[in-house]
Amino acid sequence: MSESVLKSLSGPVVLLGAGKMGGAMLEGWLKLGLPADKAVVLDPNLPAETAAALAGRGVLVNPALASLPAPAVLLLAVKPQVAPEALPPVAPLVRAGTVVVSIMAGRTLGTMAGILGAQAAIVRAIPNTPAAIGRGVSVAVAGPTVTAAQRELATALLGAIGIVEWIGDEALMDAATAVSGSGPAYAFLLAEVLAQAGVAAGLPAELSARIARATVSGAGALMDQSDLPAATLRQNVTSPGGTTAAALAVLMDAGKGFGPLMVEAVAAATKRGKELAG
Ligand SMILES: NC(=O)c1ccc[n+]([C@@H]2O[C@H](COP(=O)([O-])OP(=O)(O)OC[C@H]3O[C@@H](n4cnc5c(N)ncnc54)[C@H](OP(=O)(O)O)[C@@H]3O)[C@@H](O)[C@H]2O)c1
Ligand code: PRO
Repeated sequence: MSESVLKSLSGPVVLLGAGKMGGAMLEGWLKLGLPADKAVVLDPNLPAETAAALAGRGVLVNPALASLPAPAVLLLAVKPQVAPEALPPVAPLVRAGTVVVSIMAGRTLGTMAGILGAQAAIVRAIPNTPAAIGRGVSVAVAGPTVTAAQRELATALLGAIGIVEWIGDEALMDAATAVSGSGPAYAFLLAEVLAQAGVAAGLPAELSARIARATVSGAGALMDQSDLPAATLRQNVTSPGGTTAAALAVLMDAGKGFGPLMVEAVAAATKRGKELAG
């Protein structure tokens, strides 16, 4: 479904901000069949070699805005902090039929409608970086003017880079951002600190880094391929009275273990999302 939608768009996909997340999404779409000549990148500070590589593949890079046909999709992938300067220049691109997909953390549908116009069809979404390998998670909420067909288009676009979860209540977006948007960083941090803990326990640093990284990614892959709940997979590692049980007694401490620490971390990220709303 995604593939045919991407090949039959009524106009270009315009990407505002071709950084880590926007760039990963564009790559996913190009891989899935978005014709390169239907992709437009607007990013004034793009490194020359990145711009040349995109242009070499047929992507239109930083064209004059007035020369562009009505976009089918405008993806807002700049940092939330630069939205007040970055969005007004692209507001004239938004026509009837254009679906605006914002992936900016914190920035609300209301704020974006205030800049792009009350009639703009805006989807606010939070993807995550495993999108780069088609394994992203996107949580999305549609603004009041988004039609069923536009929502389907947004589903296809976000579905091209992973799974999509629609929510009806925008107030949940900051918490979703804290869990799935930021979540990959928590998993990578786990690999980092596990490696450091291995060194503290006497392992050579490079060996510790290799086995910690492979363990975190292997556990993720096992969870991916299993139907068992995460708790059961954890229990399957935990021999009664064994080594894992000793470690988990520390990590699952009700007062200072992983659980309360993660609650605190997700609350901090959620709070920051609300601050970024502006
Ligand atoms: N990274 C993630 O995991 C993730 C996940 C979900 C959502 N997001 C959201 O995605 C957005 C981008 O995040 P990111 O991590 O991809 O950041 P990033 O790598 O910094 O990408 C933003 C890009 O926008 C460019 N830019 C700055 N001002 C611009 C302007 N006026 N017009 C066009 N482009 C401009 C930046 O250039 P300079 O570097 O020169 O400023 C950069 O290339 C943020 O709003 C973030 O909340 C990110
Ligand atoms: N990266 C963005 C941030 O750190 C949004 C979620 C992941 O703000």
